[in-house]
Amino acid sequence: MLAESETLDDQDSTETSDLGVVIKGKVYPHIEKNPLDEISLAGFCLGTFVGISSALVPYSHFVNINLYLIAIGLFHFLEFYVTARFNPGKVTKDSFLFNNGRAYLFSHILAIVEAVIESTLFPQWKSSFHSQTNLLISTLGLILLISGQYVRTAAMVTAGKSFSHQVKTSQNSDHSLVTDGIYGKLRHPSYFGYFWWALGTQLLLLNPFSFVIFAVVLWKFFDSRIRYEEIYLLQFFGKQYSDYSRNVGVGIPFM
Ligand SMILES: C[S@@+](CC[C@H](N)C(=O)[O-])C[C@H]1O[C@@H](n2cnc3c(N)ncnc32)[C@H](O)[C@@H]1O
Repeated sequence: MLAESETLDDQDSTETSDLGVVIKGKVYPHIEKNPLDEISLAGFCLGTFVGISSALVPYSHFVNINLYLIAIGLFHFLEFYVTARFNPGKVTKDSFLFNNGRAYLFSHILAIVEAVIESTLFPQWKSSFHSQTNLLISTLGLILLISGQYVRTAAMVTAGKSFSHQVKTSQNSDHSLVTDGIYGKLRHPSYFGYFWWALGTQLLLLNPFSFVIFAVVLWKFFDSRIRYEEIYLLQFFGKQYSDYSRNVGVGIPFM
């Protein structure tokens, strides 16, 4: 048990704000925005999902679907984990990005339905080993998926406290312009990473229809999101941001 003086010391140095809970100078997540029962259940469900998808690999007719499901599980895990680790003041149960909008849910259901239908109707055609072209496409998909995830995670780590899953329309005191690391090579690396990750999943699944839908929907989404986000970044950082945006590209075609 703590001595009375230690308890009082702790209370004296505890501060709660929108930027997390600060105890003795260290930032901790808001407990009320991170109910431990929900967080532990979400972690358990994600682990089970990835575990079952991996365990079923030897029994799968189309292993690429298992890899795709594992990639989705890892993506949602990393969204929460990296936020909790590098931006603890802003982590909430929503950081898992399970509620990522209807378009997100619909597009992944579409991808699974297409993959299942095509692999049932054309089991030989829907295989990485059917032809050199299939092998090339699915390998390219896997490379894009892994590199996309890497770039997105690197962006979240590099931006740290300046990263937020929602676009900020007013500037927090801990929000500074990030131009180093991966932000020195790409202007919106987390969007770049997600864009190529998602297209990679459809190449991996050898899904021609969903690939086109993903490309069009994601391109439109990120184009309008970047335009919107940059209105506020210009307000927050002025000339510093306009100089940065002139020199560093987005890395998504025609943006
Ligand atoms: C979901 S994060 C995405 C960040 C960035 N667009 C990317 O793709 O890596 C959105 C928040 O990041 C902030 N942001 C975007 N670029 C930034 C930068 N270079 N430095 C600091 N904050 C940035 C925006 O103000 C917004 O609130």
